[in-house]
Amino acid sequence: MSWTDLARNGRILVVDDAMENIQILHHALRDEHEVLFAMDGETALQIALEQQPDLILLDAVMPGMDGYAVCAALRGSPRLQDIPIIFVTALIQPEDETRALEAGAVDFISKPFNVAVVRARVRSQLTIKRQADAMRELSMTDGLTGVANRRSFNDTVDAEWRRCARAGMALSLIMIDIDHFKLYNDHYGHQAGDACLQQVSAAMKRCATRPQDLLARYGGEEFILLLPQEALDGTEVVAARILDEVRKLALPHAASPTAPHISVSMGLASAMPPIDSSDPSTLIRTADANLYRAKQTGRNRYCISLDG
Ligand SMILES: Nc1nc2c(ncn2[C@@H]2O[C@H](COP(=O)(O)OP(=O)(O)OP(=O)(O)O)[C@@H](O)[C@H]2O)c(=O)[nH]1
Repeated sequence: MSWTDLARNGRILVVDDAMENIQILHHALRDEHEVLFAMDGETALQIALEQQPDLILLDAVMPGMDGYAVCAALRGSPRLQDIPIIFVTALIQPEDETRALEAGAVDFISKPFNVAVVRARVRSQLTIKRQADAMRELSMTDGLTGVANRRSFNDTVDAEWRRCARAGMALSLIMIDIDHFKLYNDHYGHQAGDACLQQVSAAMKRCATRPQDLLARYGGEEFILLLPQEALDGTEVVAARILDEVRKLALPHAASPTAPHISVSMGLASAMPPIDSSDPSTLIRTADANLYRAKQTGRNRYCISLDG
């Protein structure tokens, strides 16, 4: 089994202050999983942040930061809170088990280990995690185009707004609307309209490829592109690229009074930087107003303005 396959079967972080326990668990799990380990709580949190394991096997009793404290720290971190934790401990009183579950663990394994039980419990928690990940992904994605949906955009724009405000970095938006899309549907049919939305969204996605960039379907034929850490000049570059990429798709639109091919209109808005006490709604309204101006002044273009 290759390293990539192992990761696909789940990356597990084993946290225990006794090397002997780490070795037993490593031996039990290494054929099916990628196994990482840490011998104290602080290192465990660091590795969890860097490596994003799919599951953590956590010793309850450790010197310094114990398992319960690690569990609380994991549950309090937005980036780590969805990682399932199985407590592994020699403590066998029911109140120990209750305490672990109340701290946020999903399961509890007693020492000494029964290797078959460890494997089975790990497998079952990984399956639940995978299903939860798939559901989360699905609930954040637009079914037709595969780009983020409006809910995902709303969550992300709020978080990015605060992040950019704290860091004193710009944040920009491009609101994008396909020109005369009603006429396109009327002329070519709804199925062709759906295929057009897929091709145009894929083309736009190619125009903004930084990890923090987010293209979302905002409404029927309306999209929004979030560009954190991007000022107005960079946003204009992206908008020009979108005009070009959509033009290069050369999707015939015989009914369009604007161009013989599918085109888009865009409204740009930048906060340089956002103000923490405020929220992104004004910026979204500004981008929308600029999109309206782009429509009014001939379509197949973008309009700009600044906003705080
Ligand atoms: N095929 C398809 N059409 C959709 C979808 N969602 C919205 N639409 C259509 O998009 C069209 C949007 O029309 P309008 O809002 O009038 O805008 P427009 O025709 O693009 O005109 P302008 O924006 O002024 O250029 C409507 O006909 C909707 O039915 C979809 O998922 N698939």
